[in-house]
Amino acid sequence: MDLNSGSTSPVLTDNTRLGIHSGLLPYSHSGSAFSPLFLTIPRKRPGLLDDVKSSLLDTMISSSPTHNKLLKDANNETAQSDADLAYRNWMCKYPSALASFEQIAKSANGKRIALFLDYDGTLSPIVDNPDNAFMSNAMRVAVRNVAKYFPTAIISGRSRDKVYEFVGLTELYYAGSHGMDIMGPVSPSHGDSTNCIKSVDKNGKEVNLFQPASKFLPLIDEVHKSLLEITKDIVGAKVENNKFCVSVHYRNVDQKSWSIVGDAVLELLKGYPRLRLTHGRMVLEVRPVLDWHKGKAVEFLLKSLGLTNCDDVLPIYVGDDRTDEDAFKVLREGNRGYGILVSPMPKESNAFYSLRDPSEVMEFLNALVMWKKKSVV
Ligand SMILES: O=P(O)(O)OC[C@H]1O[C@H](O[C@H]2O[C@H](CO)[C@@H](O)[C@H](O)[C@H]2O)[C@H](O)[C@@H](O)[C@@H]1O
Repeated sequence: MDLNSGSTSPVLTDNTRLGIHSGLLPYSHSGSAFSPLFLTIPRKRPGLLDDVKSSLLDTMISSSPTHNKLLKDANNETAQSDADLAYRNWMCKYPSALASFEQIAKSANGKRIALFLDYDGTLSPIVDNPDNAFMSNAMRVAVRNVAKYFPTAIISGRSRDKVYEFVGLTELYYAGSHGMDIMGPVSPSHGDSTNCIKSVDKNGKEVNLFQPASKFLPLIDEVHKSLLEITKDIVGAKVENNKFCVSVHYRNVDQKSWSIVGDAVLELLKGYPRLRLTHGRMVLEVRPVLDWHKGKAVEFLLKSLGLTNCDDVLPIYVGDDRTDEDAFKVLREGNRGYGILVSPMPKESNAFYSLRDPSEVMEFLNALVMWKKKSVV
């Protein structure tokens, strides 16, 4: 299978930044400033790749505010109170899910909640070494409790195995690789049967494995090896194989060298028109050109659980990153359920509510359990 041929090169970026019309995109997430977007650029057009490279660097810098501004501001009281004020103003648009709990509970009355949780930055704090992003035991207990009452799935950019290793709970559904690797319930109505295979989970229970990007596996493995090679001399760079996508972390790279990371990845991707580049929290992510994302994974899981087209279902999705915006958008546009953005600083989102950090996420999960326990007595 030759997935590398083609006369164009897919290169990441946010079309609003480069001012490129979304009609040029192989597919478009209309109207969202947050969805990961990518471009198909004629490979031989001189100068254009340079523009994309400098845009990528801008994006890497602007999407890493904690690295630049907040650290500098930490000891500055005025800056701190300005930041608090800005956060409070922002919460008028994205109210705290804790402060608004009664309202959420009211709309959940008589409905079945389906819970979707991101992992990094939502259930575990962001740390420098991605291999050490452990969740606390208290959080594990909270997730286990909530899963007793509501169907619960974790949807992560990590590989499904890795996120299971971190969470270690068998009572949940897991979707890895940004939803491109879903282990969900066996259901006659899961829609796309072509990419579904029957499997068994850690409990020996029959499950459905949905892997819409399975044909990209050899390509992802190949690009993973190349990424290891081209970043091996960049101090602090780390490449993580997430099975159907690959992460290139630059959190521990000196900011002066971020352009070296970005340029190297873009140069490599010129040869891979079937792959695209997106970015998250100090990470570049190489993934298949495929119209599939966390929002589609939510829809797929709801369908597998028999919870679509039901007025009595309230999906809640909690996440912190750009890739979670696809899920927030699906819920917002479908006018069903709530997205909850986890963020310690103001940012535009398709979510309805906000939580400041994983400790507030845990409080929210515990509140859901308490509310449910009370309502079943
Ligand atoms: O969808 P998620 O579960 O949020 O996964 C997204 C990425 O999360 C991880 O990277 C992020 O967390 C790391 C650990 O705290 C941090 O060091 C890194 O800077 C963050 O970007 C994970 O390592 C990536 O592979 C995921 O794609």
